[in-house]
Amino acid sequence: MERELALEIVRVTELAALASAPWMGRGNKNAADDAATKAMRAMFDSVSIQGTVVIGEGEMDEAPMLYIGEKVGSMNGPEVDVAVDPLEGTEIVAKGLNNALSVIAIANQGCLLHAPDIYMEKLAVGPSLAGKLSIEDPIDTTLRKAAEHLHKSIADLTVMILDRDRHESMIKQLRKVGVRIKFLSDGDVAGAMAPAFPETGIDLYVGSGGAPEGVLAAAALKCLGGELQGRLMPANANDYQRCKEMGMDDPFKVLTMDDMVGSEDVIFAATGVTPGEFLGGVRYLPDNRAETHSMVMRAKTRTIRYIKSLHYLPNKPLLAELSMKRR
Ligand SMILES: O=P(O)(O)OC[C@H]1O[C@](O)(COP(=O)(O)O)[C@@H](O)[C@@H]1O
Repeated sequence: MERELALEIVRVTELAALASAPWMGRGNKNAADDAATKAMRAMFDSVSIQGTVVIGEGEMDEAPMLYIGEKVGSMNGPEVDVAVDPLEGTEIVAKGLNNALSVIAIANQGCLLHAPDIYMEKLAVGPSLAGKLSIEDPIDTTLRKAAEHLHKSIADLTVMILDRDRHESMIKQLRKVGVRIKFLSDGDVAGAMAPAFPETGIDLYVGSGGAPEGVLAAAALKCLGGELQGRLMPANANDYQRCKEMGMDDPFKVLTMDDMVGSEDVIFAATGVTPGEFLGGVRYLPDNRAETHSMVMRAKTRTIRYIKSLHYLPNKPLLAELSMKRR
């Protein structure tokens, strides 16, 4: 893929973030998601790819756009797999909380795992722990190994996990071992990426979240030099069958980075919708301007670009059509 594609992709996440941000704190997650999805879909038409959505808004019969299998792009560029989450953290935006992102990952055709929309158990780390831990170890062993590699005491480790009842037993174990826990309300793409940014103070991300979000986070961590190990959690025979139909011989197998993102030729872009651990959110400024904070990275070079853009809103008519007017 041409490196210029990285900048084309970030324009798409920017517009999706700008479309959903007016819904921040208005208690309407579907409207926020809908605006982001429509903006992202419309912007894709100008991106020079022949893309196929492999992670998107749902199956063709569930989602009107950005559904799995949909073709996106201007159809005059490389054939690529596209993973999107136009608004990762719909509830976050509805409630006006932190860590909502608009995200896209693109890789050569056939290189992104087609993950069903079920839970995935995750263990994510930054570059200093990449390759050093195993999701198959008991959590206390993992934490002990992490502390050793980071030359920290266990009490100084900070672990991030989604605040969910299903994590009760894991949280008890974390408390017993004595680490700090930083709870996440939603948005585990940002959560899994956080350990790759030393300024977050987060050493590990653990627990279960969406499988599609796992693949998006794996793409980001490939660019960041971190690691995500995953294990799908089919809850019943139907889930198990869906995994099989998506080409997984053993749906319970540990998924490595290469299983989820089978190429170094991957681009990841994210724009903050609300403020987060490593990206600012959309900010409205005087004179009809809005500021966005994005990052775009390629695994090949591992360059991380932060892009702060000042948008002049009257020149973005699509936004006026898609989102409610600011009051
Ligand atoms: O809320 P659950 O069922 O625990 O699911 C966790 C998943 O939901 C999210 O927190 C938010 O997902 P949405 O943006 O689709 O609302 C994901 O980041 C995470 O993977």
